[in-house]
Amino acid sequence: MLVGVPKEIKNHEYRVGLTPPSVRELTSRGIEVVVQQGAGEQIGLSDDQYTAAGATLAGSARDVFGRADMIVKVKEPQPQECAMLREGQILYTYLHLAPDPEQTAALVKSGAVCIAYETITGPGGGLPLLAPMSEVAGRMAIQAGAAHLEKSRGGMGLLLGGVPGVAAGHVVIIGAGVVGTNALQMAVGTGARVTVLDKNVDRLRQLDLVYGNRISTLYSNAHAIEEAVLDADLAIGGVLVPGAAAPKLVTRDMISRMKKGAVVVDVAIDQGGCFETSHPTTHADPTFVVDGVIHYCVANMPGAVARTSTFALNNATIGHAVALATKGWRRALLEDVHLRNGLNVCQGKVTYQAVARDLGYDYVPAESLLG
Ligand SMILES: NC(=O)C1=CN([C@@H]2O[C@H](COP(=O)(O)OP(=O)(O)OC[C@H]3O[C@@H](n4cnc5c(N)ncnc54)[C@H](O)[C@@H]3O)[C@@H](O)[C@H]2O)C=CC1
Ligand SMILES: CC(=O)C(=O)O
Ligand SMILES: [Mg+2]
Repeated sequence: MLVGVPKEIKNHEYRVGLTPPSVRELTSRGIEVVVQQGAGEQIGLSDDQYTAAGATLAGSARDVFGRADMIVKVKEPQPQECAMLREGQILYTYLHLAPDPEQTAALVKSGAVCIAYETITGPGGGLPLLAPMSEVAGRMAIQAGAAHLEKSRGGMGLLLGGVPGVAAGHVVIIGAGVVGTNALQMAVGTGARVTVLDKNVDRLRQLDLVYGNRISTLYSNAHAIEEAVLDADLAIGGVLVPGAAAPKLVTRDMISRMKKGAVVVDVAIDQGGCFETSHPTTHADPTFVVDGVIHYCVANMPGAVARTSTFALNNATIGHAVALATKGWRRALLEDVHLRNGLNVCQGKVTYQAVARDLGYDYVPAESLLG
């Protein structure tokens, strides 16, 4: 088995699929690893560190894709990467297929075995390979939002925490999962007034126990969302229905009635976004304005703090990478239902129900392809 790590090519994406310590986890088990030259250099991971960990170097992405049996990446493959995938090759990375019909069609056409980090489940519940990046993005959502509330960035000119004698800003967080909880932690730290909404009342109960009357919790429905966002200075979208396109919870009409110069940070944009007015942006040009409201919709927020993010991601991905590389995909998926839940596309079939439903493909259960 040869594991290949190409350099990421998405805009301002400096994360890398495997760190040198992760490479060592593989090479010490007899797995060969090839890394594209310079893949980690932007975050201080040199080619020398990779070769010291037992990897060989390749001069181009084409070389990595052409030779490797399994590709380990961070972001969804871009069109030129999809074109390099082949029948039976394993692709292990974030995919976010439900809002992305072009990528889905390209992966189906490739015949590759495509395992999405974001739908792999954990024995304790949750999505353990999404969680570390959601921690990063949730924390970043407050700093990105606070920065764009400044006048020079187009915002209304508001300091989230206020000062003595002047009221604090109001942060509204929709979705109280990993993104929401991490945003909440940072928002409370700034001194802002915070409202959190979720459909899961148990989740709101847990937050209430931790933060008491320092925050307001609201059951998420159209009425509560409307009231909260109309009063918000900063609104964060962190909802998720695993694997599916995000529900559009904040309508264009609500946006048009928000305060002028307010900011929305749609973290859920990688699943299509939960604000009707959102579309994906990049770190190079992160915002746009609709009806006087600044929209920050960067689909790879953790890429901005790529060193922290790469190590946090590798902590979560390396276990399954070792299983796939040492057992092969069929046995690894057969033996582990949680890893199997990550299989989204396999040899031309869509094997994740929500993706098949949202994009109009026949759903083929993973089990039926493993026997
Ligand atoms: N833009 C970026 O760079 C990044 C985006 N993300 C995305 O952020 C999103 C959230 O991820 P996590 O927090 O890890 O998910 P999570 O599963 O931990 O939390 C999602 C929460 O949304 C809630 N929810 C579902 N429907 C709702 C509704 N109608 N109203 C209110 N709440 C609702 C769920 O009950 C759950 O508590 C995902 O789409 C994820 O892919 C994550 C990391 C980076
Ligand atoms: C989860 C995701 O989309 C990211 O880390 O970029
Ligand atoms: Mg995409």
